[in-house]
Amino acid sequence: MTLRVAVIGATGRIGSEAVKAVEAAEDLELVAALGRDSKLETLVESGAEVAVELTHPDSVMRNLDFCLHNGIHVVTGTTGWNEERLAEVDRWLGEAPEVGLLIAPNFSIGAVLTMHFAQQAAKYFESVEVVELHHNRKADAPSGTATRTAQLIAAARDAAGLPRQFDPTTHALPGARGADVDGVPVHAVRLRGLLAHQEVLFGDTGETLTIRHDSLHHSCFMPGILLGVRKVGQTPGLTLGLEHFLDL
Ligand SMILES: NC(=O)C1=CN([C@@H]2O[C@H](COP(=O)(O)OP(=O)(O)OC[C@H]3O[C@@H](n4cnc5c(N)ncnc54)[C@H](OP(=O)(O)O)[C@@H]3O)[C@@H](O)[C@H]2O)C=CC1
Ligand SMILES: O=C(O)C1=N[C@H](C(=O)O)C[C@H](O)C1
Repeated sequence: MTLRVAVIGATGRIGSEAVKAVEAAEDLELVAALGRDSKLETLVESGAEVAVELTHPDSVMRNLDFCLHNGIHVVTGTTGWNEERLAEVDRWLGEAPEVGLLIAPNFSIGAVLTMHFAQQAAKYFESVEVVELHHNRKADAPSGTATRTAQLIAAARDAAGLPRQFDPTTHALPGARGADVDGVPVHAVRLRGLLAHQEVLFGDTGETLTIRHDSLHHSCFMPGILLGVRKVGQTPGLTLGLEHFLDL
């Protein structure tokens, strides 16, 4: 039995790669590939069991609303998440308790491990900042991965009883110290030629630790997407982060 899969955002940088990955997987069947102008009803007509949603922060909520209320499990990597949006999808999932939704800030194993290692390191260092670097077509800043990394670091610092970092800056141009994500500064670089890169910099007396990850091609996201597609239907409700489907 093959699993019937649709890709929403099939013409995009990652979506087009996801189409090829699903087509190449023997246990999956690509039943629909939707672009910006496609009708969401196609998902129901095609009998999709799982939708891979890789579009834009402006369209992800509409797509999830449709899928979850039509009993279609979703794996999404689209960015732009905040507390209000997460609360809204949680409410939709409450209305469709049998449906699974995976929101993965990053599907690449290296990025997931970066977040994991950063959480482990967080309680040992007084200072921490995150620098993310992406291609210059990206809509959101800081990246979903950097935001999630900073949130996880902040939670680990809080759990260890570490105080918020002291920043003595009194004179600065707007943005010079980055975005403040739960007390962790996050800096975003946009540059033609890059794909997706991140450094987590830790510092304490006489030493620094840098954890760096580089995505060099969209193929790095495919094993994570396929894992999510295979697992999401057996995991009703919201799963935030691919790490929950990995044996870390
Ligand atoms: N979690 C992860 O591991 C990863 C997540 N991402 C995220 O995935 C998302 C897509 O990235 P990327 O592929 O680079 O983006 P692209 O702009 O290359 O592709 C976006 C896709 O969504 C469609 N789209 C764009 N805007 C809308 C809209 N308003 N309504 C409906 N469809 C729309 C586009 O259609 P059209 O071509 O017609 O514009 C295209 O098919 C981003 O949020 C990005 O951050 C990316 C890589 C990895
Ligand atoms: O837009 C991208 O390209 C990426 N988006 C995701 C993010 O915002 O973290 C994942 C990866 O960094 C690529």
